[in-house]
Amino acid sequence: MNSPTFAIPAPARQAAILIVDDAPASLGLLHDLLRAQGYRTFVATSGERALDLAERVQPDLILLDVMLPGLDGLETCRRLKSEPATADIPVIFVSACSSTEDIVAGFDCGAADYIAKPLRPPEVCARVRAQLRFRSASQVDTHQARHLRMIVEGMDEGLMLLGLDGRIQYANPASERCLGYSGSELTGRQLAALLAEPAANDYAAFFALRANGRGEDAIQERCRGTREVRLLRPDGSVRAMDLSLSPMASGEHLFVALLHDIAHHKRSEDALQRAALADPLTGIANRRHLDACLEREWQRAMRNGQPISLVVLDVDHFKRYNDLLGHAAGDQCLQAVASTVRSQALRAADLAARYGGEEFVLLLPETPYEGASRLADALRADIERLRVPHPGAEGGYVTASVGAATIVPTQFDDLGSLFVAADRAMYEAKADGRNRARAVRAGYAWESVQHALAR
Ligand SMILES: Nc1nc2c(ncn2[C@@H]2O[C@H](COP(=O)(O)OP(=O)(O)OP(=O)(O)O)[C@@H](O)[C@H]2O)c(=O)[nH]1
Repeated sequence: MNSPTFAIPAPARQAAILIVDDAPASLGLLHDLLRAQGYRTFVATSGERALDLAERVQPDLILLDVMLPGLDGLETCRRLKSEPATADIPVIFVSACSSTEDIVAGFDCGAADYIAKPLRPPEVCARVRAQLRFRSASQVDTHQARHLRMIVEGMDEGLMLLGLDGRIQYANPASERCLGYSGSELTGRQLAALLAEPAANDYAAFFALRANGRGEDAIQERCRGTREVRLLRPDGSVRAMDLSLSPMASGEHLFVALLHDIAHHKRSEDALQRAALADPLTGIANRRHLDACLEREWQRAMRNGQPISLVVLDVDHFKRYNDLLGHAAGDQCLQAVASTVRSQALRAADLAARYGGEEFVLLLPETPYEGASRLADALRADIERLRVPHPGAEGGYVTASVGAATIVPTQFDDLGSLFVAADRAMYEAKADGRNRARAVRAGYAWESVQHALAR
């Protein structure tokens, strides 16, 4: 990418030059010479007057005689350089004192050039032009630097400069906000010390290798470019951000680290993830979510030898309900049933899900047969208690049939058998007249015991 260029407005005026000399002859000569070149000129015959004029008219260049009454040229130059308002104005000494010591003394007090008298007009003009060119170039640099500083300080992205050892040398205000530290607290800190694992380890290893002039492909791979990291803030909070690390192009042995806030991406990603796992009509878990949790809990129950229960609920005569009251009323009814099912998912690991049309499931890890059986009946009673009018039902209200199955899974069981058992229990409840709850035990362990008892 090309480096940005900044348009500097061309000066609307010719360069202004302040001539400081107490000798009328050389003052007149310089004045006429520079006027003839098209410059605007100001004159002062003492150091004090020169300081005053320089501050007020801000000339682009000062031609300063060394030998002046009162404040001499060297002291005048020192004072000009010590005042912020005049420090950047280039000074050329013009003097008959042209020994090496004089010239060195002139440069040592801040002069940009030294012209020896007697004056040679073409040389004076060439030196004046050269200084004005330098000044204009340095003004462009200053202007660009100011622009860049404004951009870097106003950025929403955090920008930091790091040494080869991974220590922060500069942090812009956005990085201070991201990291929760002030700029001075950040300077000198290791970037890795501000990150949570596993990134902290990777970046520490990356910079340790860089400092030794080595690089390892795997670590380089993980640390160069953009990577999601978690920042450790001083208040103990953790903030996810994208971190981009790249070496400074100009071979200055610096790295540029950019911090990009991904909180809003994270929020929408989380929302998308939640949406993908939720049933859109009722807001409870969908079948996909239930299947994933069931698989996980099944494995856990098998490892720990714990029971796991599944409760299946099916709304009675729901087709009739829809036919008599319409699909929209049917949807509302399902929402009411869903929140009742959810209200029975009391423990953190319990999960209420809509499994299909008017079928709901409760997953109950670490729940034995007795608990599942009690809960199945409580759920049935809760639905009845909703007293949702159902013109096609015997009792006049919506009811549900509930089946529960409990298993202590072993390697001889498969997850589907738990579902089949709960479904069968639910259909038995339907067959027994609906608005019933049935609970069963299932699985190899239970069947083995039954078998042994029967013998
Ligand atoms: N309103 C509405 N109805 C649905 C939805 N999903 C499934 N259904 C309806 O639920 C009804 C289920 O009916 P069936 O499976 O025949 O069973 P039922 O009428 O409940 O009878 P039993 O289960 O034997 O008591 C069908 O009419 C489906 O159209 C839904 O999201 N909204």
